[in-house]
Amino acid sequence: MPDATLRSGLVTLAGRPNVGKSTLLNRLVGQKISITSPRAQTTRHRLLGIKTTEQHQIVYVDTPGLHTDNKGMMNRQLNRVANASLQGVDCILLLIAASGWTKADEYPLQLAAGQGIPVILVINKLDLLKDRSELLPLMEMSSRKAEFAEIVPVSARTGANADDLENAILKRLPQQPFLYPADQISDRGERFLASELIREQIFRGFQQEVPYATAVSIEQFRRAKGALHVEATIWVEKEGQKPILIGKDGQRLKTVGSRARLAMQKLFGTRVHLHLWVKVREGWSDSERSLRSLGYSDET
Ligand SMILES: Nc1nc2c(ncn2[C@@H]2O[C@H](COP(=O)(O)OP(=O)(O)OP(=O)(O)O)[C@@H](O)[C@H]2O)c(=O)[nH]1
Repeated sequence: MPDATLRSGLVTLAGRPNVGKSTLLNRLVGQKISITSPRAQTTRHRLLGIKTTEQHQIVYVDTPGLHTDNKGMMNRQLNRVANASLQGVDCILLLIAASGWTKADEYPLQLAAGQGIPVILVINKLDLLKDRSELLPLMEMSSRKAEFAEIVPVSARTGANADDLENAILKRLPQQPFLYPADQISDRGERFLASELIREQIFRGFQQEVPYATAVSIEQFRRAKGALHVEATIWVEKEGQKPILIGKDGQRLKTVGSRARLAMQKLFGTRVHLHLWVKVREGWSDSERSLRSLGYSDET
């Protein structure tokens, strides 16, 4: 007989680019699953982060930031993924920053509020608010914008109020058996997570267009002699981006590699050997075939 005391469900994190969705997902799950960077649109995939306790299982859905710029096949694809992730879930977390509503928050609000699903407004980056007295007027003003199930201020970075948020979410989960095995923390395999950790370092380490012109594919991923051996290709769009990524005497690529390697060791709990190559695939972000082969088109 199914256990009637169990609750589980799907919870989508939605919001404009850079508002802190991936940081919050990692905080709520208690593990680094989704990569983060100070740059908008770091997240390109739909990704599940699963938090299981004895009685509850919350399946968080991280999505690319919703934005109104629909130019370019990559942008359209990111919006499609984010859009589809708002449907058929039990609860939506709509994130804004504590600095207040911006124009870029309106589109995600419109989409989230139009689903007929409870929306919890999460006011993130509370730690950046110098004057806490600004919070109450922001919450009042927000409550007039839409019918939110709850409004919860948090800091994804410090973890402040993360427990309150979890409690607000738990109230909205249906009574049903767990959706995933209790020990599973993501729907993505280790190869995918490895490629994301490399992409994260590129987003953190490079300026301007280079991160957006980059994709990563894993060529080899095997365990041998007590270590994990990973070989990966970093794809760029133009010949001229290659030397930028590699740097003088290969120094910049080395930095990407050693930081990604350390992050992998932490995530996988084992020694990692990482080899990186940089190759050119012209116009990959605007070619449907290339997007598909790099894993960007199969997840809506
Ligand atoms: N100070 C502060 N910074 C935060 C907080 N949450 C996230 N950030 C920072 O905001 C930036 C963006 O965070 P992400 O989690 O990558 O944002 P995202 O919404 O997933 O971004 P996209 O990939 O564009 O969708 C990073 O530099 C984070 O460290 C917070 O609570 N406080």
